[in-house]
Amino acid sequence: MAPGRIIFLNGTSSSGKSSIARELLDILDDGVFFHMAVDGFNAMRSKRELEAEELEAALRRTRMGFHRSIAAMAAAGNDIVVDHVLSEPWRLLDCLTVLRPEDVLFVGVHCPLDELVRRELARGDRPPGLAAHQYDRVHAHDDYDLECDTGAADPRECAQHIKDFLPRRPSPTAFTRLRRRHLTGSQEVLTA
Ligand SMILES: Nc1ncnc2c1ncn2[C@@H]1O[C@H](COP(=O)(O)OP(=O)(O)OP(=O)(O)O)[C@@H](O)[C@H]1O
Repeated sequence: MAPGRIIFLNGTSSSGKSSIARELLDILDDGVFFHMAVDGFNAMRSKRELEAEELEAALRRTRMGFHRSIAAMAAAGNDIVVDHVLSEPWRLLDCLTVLRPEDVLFVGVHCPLDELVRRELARGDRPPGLAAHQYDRVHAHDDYDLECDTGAADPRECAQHIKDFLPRRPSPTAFTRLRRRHLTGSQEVLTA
């Protein structure tokens, strides 16, 4: 069975990832795509109050499970749109370890900081300052297949750009380049 394609959207909170993912599912007509968002996995966790250390461990397991669920869905032949915030280096390293790099179209979702702050305030369902905290962290690896600026384009335009680019995705992919740069030989074996 051919593995599914993975369109991996990475950006800060409020950068517009979920909006683009929704548009992508509307317009992608070649294949059957699933939107997998880290928010959705966080929402599955029980609501019991946890001590800081326990919460930290649970969050890490949630994200590791999320990464492996994407890999499992794609391995079964499903096409995936991933919506994630790579604000800690280990999150990208883990994705590089468990996802097939040649199947990933890595998309940087950018937005100017003043617009992020405006959106965060307007939506009111995110802690103030979250996007600013993530701003310098999420794109630190500095390599993508494709980038979009949601300060300049609406979600439908970004989605259309990604759809048009998908059949022309480069080889090697950004994930392949990043694996070579960041993973040791033994880690690379995992998805070889
Ligand atoms: N291109 C855009 N132009 C203007 N507003 C946008 C754009 N994209 C998203 N928004 C608005 O910004 C807010 C956040 O969008 P969205 O939920 O898609 O972001 P997100 O990156 O998925 O955030 P989070 O990671 O916090 O879930 C929403 O109110 C949305 O309507």
